[in-house]
Amino acid sequence: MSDVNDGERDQLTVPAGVAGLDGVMYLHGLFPEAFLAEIDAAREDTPVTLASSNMYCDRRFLRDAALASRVLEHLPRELGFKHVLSDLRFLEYPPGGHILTHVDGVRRDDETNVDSTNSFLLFMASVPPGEGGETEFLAEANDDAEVLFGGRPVRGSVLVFPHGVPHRGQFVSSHAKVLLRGDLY
Ligand SMILES: O=C(O)CCC(=O)C(=O)O
Ligand SMILES: [Fe+2]
Repeated sequence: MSDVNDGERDQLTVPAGVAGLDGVMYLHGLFPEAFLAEIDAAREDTPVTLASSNMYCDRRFLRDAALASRVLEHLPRELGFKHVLSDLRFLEYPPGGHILTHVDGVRRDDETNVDSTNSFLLFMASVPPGEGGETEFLAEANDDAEVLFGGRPVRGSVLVFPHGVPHRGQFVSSHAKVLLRGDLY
């Protein structure tokens, strides 16, 4: 990433050696455009559901074991993940959209009866620097806590993190933030 300045690189690289960021990864360039286009098509085929109360965002839920296992195939094998749960959802934040600080819940996979350990956010749209929409990881699960890392959405880049790391989605301005969210172990 030699063509980006330091401030922009800071939003693409998880700082090393920060205890609160153990296990948080922001991975780039793993998902080829042809696969992303297929995921876009799946999104368009999935109906929108109302958002929950802690967020301002449209959601589309799908259960797609084939798509889940293809997401897994694109993650580096050495990370050791074995399974992406088939329950997936698209999140689409309109201008002003956001999600408040929270930790993610563990989900039991109903095929394997194994609990998920990590969440992933695969960004389907890029948000330019300075336009909001970062996924921020915080030292504690409250909105006043220190922000340890803010990942700027880049199409095809994926955040993977342990469910228990507090995080939020910053307010989106005029650039829509669109992502595929799922759970894995
Ligand atoms: O949109 C984001 O940046 C975070 C989404 C999130 O935390 C979630 O769906 O659990
Ligand atoms: Fe979350």
